[in-house]
Amino acid sequence: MGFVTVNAETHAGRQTWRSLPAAQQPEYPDPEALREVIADLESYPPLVFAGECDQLRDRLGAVARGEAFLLQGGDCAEAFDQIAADQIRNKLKTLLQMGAVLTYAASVPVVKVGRIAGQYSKPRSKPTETRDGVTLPTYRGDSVNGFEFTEAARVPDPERLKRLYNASAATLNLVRAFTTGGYADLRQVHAWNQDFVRSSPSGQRYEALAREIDGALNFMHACGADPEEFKTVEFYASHEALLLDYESALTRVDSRTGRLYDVSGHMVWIGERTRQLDHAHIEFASKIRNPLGVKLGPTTTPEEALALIDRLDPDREPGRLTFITRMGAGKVRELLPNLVEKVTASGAQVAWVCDPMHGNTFEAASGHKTRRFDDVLDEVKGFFEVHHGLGTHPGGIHVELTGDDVTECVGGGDEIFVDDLHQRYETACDPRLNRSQSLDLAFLVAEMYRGQ
Ligand SMILES: O=C[C@H](O)[C@H](O)COP(=O)(O)O
Ligand SMILES: C=C(OP(=O)(O)O)C(=O)O
Repeated sequence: MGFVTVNAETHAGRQTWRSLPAAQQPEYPDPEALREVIADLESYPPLVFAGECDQLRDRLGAVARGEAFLLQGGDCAEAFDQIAADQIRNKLKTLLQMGAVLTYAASVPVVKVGRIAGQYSKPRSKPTETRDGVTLPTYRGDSVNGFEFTEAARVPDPERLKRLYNASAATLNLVRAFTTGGYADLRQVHAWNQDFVRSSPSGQRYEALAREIDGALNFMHACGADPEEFKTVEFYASHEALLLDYESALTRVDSRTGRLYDVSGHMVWIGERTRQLDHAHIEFASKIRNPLGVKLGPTTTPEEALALIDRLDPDREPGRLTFITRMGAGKVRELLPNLVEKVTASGAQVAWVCDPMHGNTFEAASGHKTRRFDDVLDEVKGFFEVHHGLGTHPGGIHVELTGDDVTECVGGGDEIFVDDLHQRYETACDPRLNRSQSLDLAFLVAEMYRGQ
């Protein structure tokens, strides 16, 4: 199975978005330089294969049918200087630990998808940033420009798209090694969770759940069970399909089916700022076979949600479309029910996933963007309450997190206070849950799942 060279018709299919308005695109100073980079990218090998994307779509179909749970998490924005092995390992380790807890508590498969190996571009609320009277283009992620507040760094550079590709390839390579080479063994992951329960201030509240998992694993061991499924784990890569020049350069025809796949990652999503129905991002997404996510914020109407389904999932294929709702803790209980009711009444089977981060951001007095762990948790609680009330499936969570002990979000078991934020605030854009907060969230969501 592979990808065939692109014929004229297919090339056209990959480019129809170019005739439509495309929000959040970099303004490159030299169009010819961009064209040369695109030509190079079009010659590079795929980062993922179509068959893997199809497998993920099948897994997400189980989520849409209420038979599985999606755990999607990782950096707000990956950075070229943050792909050291230990940084990748810590992120993966945290997601695996969260997945193990959720699998046991929910008693359904947990589909693990990283915001990883491609999440290097960011939509921004403002095109410029001003500091001390100096105004420069805003930072849009390492794949576009530099984080440093200098004129030179902030100029969009198309060569960064090649670094995006290479950093994604290197990260994906290591993730594949970790997840298939024994590092992800379930028994090892459980041992990490036991360490967390023993060492974290809130650990004792999870001791009962950790003990139950321990008992289940010991029972399996006593029966002589040593299944292959314990030793490796399915893990997928996802990112926001924001830079359409990059995504279309990595869109290839699958030789098995003749269909187009964006082989920059297994799953891509369209963000809240670029999901306009008659704009380029939705047009691009409608042309590719990958499983898709779409972020839905508090202004989303049921009519928009239904129109997005018609555009992106005309064949009503469970697993093709995931709605990632990011309403805000104070709005989710009021705004989500109408959306879910109208979409469910239409007969469409989408996967519903909660992003409890993007509706809960605020600026601390120190100037740091941050989020309260309690708000994050409350939005997930509201998401579960809404679906439980409607008899629909709370299909998953989509979390900005890191496996490192950063101080970016306040609260959590290892209480972080607003005055602590400066201590280890490392995110390039939005504040992430740190390792302890992420595991806290997993155990608390597990309790929600069991309580429903
Ligand atoms: O992650 C989402 C957006 O890129 C981010 O929230 C935008 O941040 P801004 O409002 O500081 O531009
Ligand atoms: C930009 C993001 O979110 P949203 O589009 O929901 O603001 C994101 O998830 O990185």
